[in-house]
Amino acid sequence: MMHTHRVAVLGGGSFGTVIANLIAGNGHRVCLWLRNDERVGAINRERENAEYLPGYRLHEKLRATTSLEDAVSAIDILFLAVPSASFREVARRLAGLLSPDTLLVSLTKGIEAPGFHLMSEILAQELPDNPCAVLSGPNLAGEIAAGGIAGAVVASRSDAINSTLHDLLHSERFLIYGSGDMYGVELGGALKNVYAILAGLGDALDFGENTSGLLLTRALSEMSRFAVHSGANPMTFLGLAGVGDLFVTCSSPLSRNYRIGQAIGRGQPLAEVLAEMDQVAEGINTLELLKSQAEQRGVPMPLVNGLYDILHHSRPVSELFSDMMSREQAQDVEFVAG
Ligand SMILES: NC(=O)C1=CN([C@@H]2O[C@H](COP(=O)(O)OP(=O)(O)OC[C@H]3O[C@@H](n4cnc5c(N)ncnc54)[C@H](OP(=O)(O)O)[C@@H]3O)[C@@H](O)[C@H]2O)C=CC1
Ligand SMILES: O=C(CO)COP(=O)(O)O
Repeated sequence: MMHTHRVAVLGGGSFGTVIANLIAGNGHRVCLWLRNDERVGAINRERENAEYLPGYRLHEKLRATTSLEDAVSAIDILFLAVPSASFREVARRLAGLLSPDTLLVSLTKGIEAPGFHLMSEILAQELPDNPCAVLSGPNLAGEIAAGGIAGAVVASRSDAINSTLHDLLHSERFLIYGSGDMYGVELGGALKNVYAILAGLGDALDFGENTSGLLLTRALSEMSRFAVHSGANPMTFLGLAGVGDLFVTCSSPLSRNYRIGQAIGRGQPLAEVLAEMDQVAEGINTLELLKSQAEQRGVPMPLVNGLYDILHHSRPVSELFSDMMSREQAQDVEFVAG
């Protein structure tokens, strides 16, 4: 007989809603926590989160609430799907509300400033008694909501946790793989957002397929180099949380980060693009953090530096390749042939 769990998902945006609904569809009771009263009422009444995923039918086992206490009462697994900028604030509010057995799972693909903290590190700092895991992979929320098949990696320090999460999430349309490289899996999800901006920019400027292939390969090399230098397993970057997610976000207008790049490539100023975004795109903040962290750690990242200069110092895109193509950089091939 299937073991049923009591689950809460914090953050009722596009990804939190999709994950909550997949779990409810697998037969578990799920409480989705949002901060907007009207939206909670509409979700419970209409079975739809119309602001984020119009037309996506929500399962009867999913209910929404604005009360954090209510959401997390008597649960054994808790997912966090709020943007990285709000992650610590939300994690702090959980202190004293959870049993130490409650498993925490981050869905967030970002990095906290200052300190360059990943979300699992924030959880370990704020809720040190609870076990934690992360989920990452090529998972555009809109496509999963439309019924597309997708796969993701769950990563933690324990096979038993990975196996619990596999059983909770796995279905015919959502394939779950396990990894012990929590840091690498989490870092892959955060870093690829930066390169998705670059790919969107290239799309707006009609880069050819060869150029896109060059950029994607160099991006994979660059992000793997940074991650491995920081202790991640290089093999992680050949999997779903590495090249899988990089590929999808660098090719799809469904990605918010890709769309930011497209808009900038069409000449829209960055501040205006950001002001128009009604959903989170983590890549802009990550870019800034990554650039300074790579400098501190002595990791060469010509694409990150090039994109930063384009966005923040109005450097022409045509100069992007000059650093990357310099003789030293072209010979600097450590993890991915390119
Ligand atoms: N969308 C996707 O395809 C995927 C997204 N992710 C990652 O998931 C994370 C969340 O993204 P996503 O769901 O897409 O983002 P959205 O912008 O769609 O939603 C963010 C949600 O977080 C809520 N929120 C923000 N700040 C707070 C806060 N302080 N307290 C409570 N709730 C808050 C927002 O509430 P409100 O509506 O009230 O503003 C909103 O419901 C990001 O790190 C993203 O990179 C990962 C995989 C796929
Ligand atoms: O992480 C994602 C897909 O895997 C979503 O990317 P965006 O945040 O750019 O929409």
